[in-house]
Amino acid sequence: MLKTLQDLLTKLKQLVTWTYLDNPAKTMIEGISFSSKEIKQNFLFVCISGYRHDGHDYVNEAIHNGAVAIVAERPIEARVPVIYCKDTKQALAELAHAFYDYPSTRLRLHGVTGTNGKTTTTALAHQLFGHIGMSAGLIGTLGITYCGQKFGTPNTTPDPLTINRHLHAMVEDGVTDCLMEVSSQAIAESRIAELQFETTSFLNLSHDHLDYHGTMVTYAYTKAKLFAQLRDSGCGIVNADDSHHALMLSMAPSVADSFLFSRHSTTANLIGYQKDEQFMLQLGDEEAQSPLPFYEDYNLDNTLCAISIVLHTGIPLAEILPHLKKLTLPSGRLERVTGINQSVYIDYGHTPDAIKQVVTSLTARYPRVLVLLSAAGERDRMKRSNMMEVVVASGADVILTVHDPRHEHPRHILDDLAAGSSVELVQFAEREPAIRFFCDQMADYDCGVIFGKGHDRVERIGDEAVPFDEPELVRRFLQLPKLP
Ligand SMILES: CC(=O)N[C@H]1[C@@H](OP(=O)(O)OP(=O)(O)OC[C@H]2O[C@@H](n3ccc(=O)[nH]c3=O)[C@H](O)[C@@H]2O)O[C@H](CO)[C@@H](O)[C@@H]1O[C@H](C)C(=O)N[C@@H](C)C(=O)N[C@H](CCC(=O)O)C(=O)O
Ligand SMILES: Nc1ncnc2c1ncn2[C@@H]1O[C@H](COP(=O)(O)OP(=O)(O)OP(=O)(O)O)[C@@H](O)[C@H]1O
Repeated sequence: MLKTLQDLLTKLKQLVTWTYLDNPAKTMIEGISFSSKEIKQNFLFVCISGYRHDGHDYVNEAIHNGAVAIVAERPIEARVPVIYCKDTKQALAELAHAFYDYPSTRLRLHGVTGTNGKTTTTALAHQLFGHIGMSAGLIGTLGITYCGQKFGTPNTTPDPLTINRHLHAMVEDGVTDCLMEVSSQAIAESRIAELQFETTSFLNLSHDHLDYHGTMVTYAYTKAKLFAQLRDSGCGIVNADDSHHALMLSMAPSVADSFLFSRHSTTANLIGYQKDEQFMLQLGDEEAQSPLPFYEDYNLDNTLCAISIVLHTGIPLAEILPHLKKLTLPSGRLERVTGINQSVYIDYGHTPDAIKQVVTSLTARYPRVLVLLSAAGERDRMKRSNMMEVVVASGADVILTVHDPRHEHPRHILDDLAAGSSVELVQFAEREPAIRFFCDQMADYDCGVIFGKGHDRVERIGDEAVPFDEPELVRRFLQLPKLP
């Protein structure tokens, strides 16, 4: 990509002032970065003030590496032009969208938000598009996927340069639809600013990330802002069974369409529920049924949302129907450990509602369920005791441990979890011995579930990321003789 500095500056909506500009119409910008380490010759450096560092402190390094202009939000000394904006995170999103030729306007972008189920829903919609023969892309926790290529990302919703670079490549490769997980942090940090969505979907809202958003009201309002980025011709898709759905739709442009899916409401546009191992569907006057893709009600919510997204692109329900039975859950989402006789599941549940949904569905299917419950270090403390409470309420037996303690003391995490129970519990400050003990107990249970890590294959301890293969550990420990 190549743009003149002038081209890009005219796209900045919150431009305040600049120091001097040396013929911006002739200054060619070959790339943009917010990391001084990644700046190359003829790049534009955008200073972002982060949690650990402040990009404004790295301007000299950026210039040394080839930056020909700087975008900043506080006064800096530099021997290249400095462009001042009110908010450099917003500016970064504006620049990224313009630099990559507004790629969100050149395909159908489908944003999915909600406390739980984003990865699952986007993966299910991606599978449906694939089965139908359409070329779709996917951006989310499990990485970026399109046209047989896969790229890793550190975030659920990446930074705006990464998003727009891949959307541009998708357009070039003929991708028509892109599914994108949208986290509330990404909305708050303007990572998705400027993107135009063909559909925005809302799954549910429950306790999470209150360390970041402070209150549930702010958390809900932040998520709802996604709906303000719908195209006029777009559609806001919401789960009518979650009371926050009206807030989401209230933020959509008045000319945009709305579409409600539900397992309970009789007035929703798409209704789906399970009956005798069948998935019963009703779309207006049209009734249909398919073998049940999943037993869990929450996964039927995710499926209904995925169907709603595909329906919006003009694909009829009859064309979607034969593919529902082929759907599979993404890695680490109620994933049954293979190669063993016992029913042991690995699940990424890390919110009270996710854990409640999973444990409720397992206790309904299996008489004796054993839960290995854990919480991560340096993440929302307030939810830990609630996570414990929902397991206690389910009647399942529970062992406690931690995952990804980072710099937090495991004792601290365990105490927070244990506060949700009135009885003494078996607790392990390290995860591997906890899994060993859990496996030793499995002979007395019909089913076991290990919460926390899901697809993740590293443990974050201090500043280290240590390889950690949970399914492999389960297989190994279940084959060993029981500990004395
Ligand atoms: C807490 C948080 O949001 N951190 C994000 C943030 O990192 P940071 O604030 O630590 O960045 P920093 O290291 O302080 O650096 C600040 C600036 O200085 C620059 N810098 C720094 C050093 C240097 O030598 N030169 C230089 O230019 C950096 O490039 C950066 O622009 O900016 C990074 C780049 O965009 C993000 O990758 C990173 O997300 C981390 C990985 C993260 O985990 N974020 C969480 C909160 C998050 O976003 N989670 C949601 C999912 C939630 C869910 O669904 O459950 C998500 O969307 O992933
Ligand atoms: N619709 C749902 N409602 C409640 N819980 C759900 C739902 N879908 C999935 N879950 C639970 O949440 C866990 C994470 O699912 P998923 O990765 O799809 O959600 P997510 O919103 O992408 O989470 P994250 O943003 O943290 O990656 C699952 O392993 C399951 O425990």
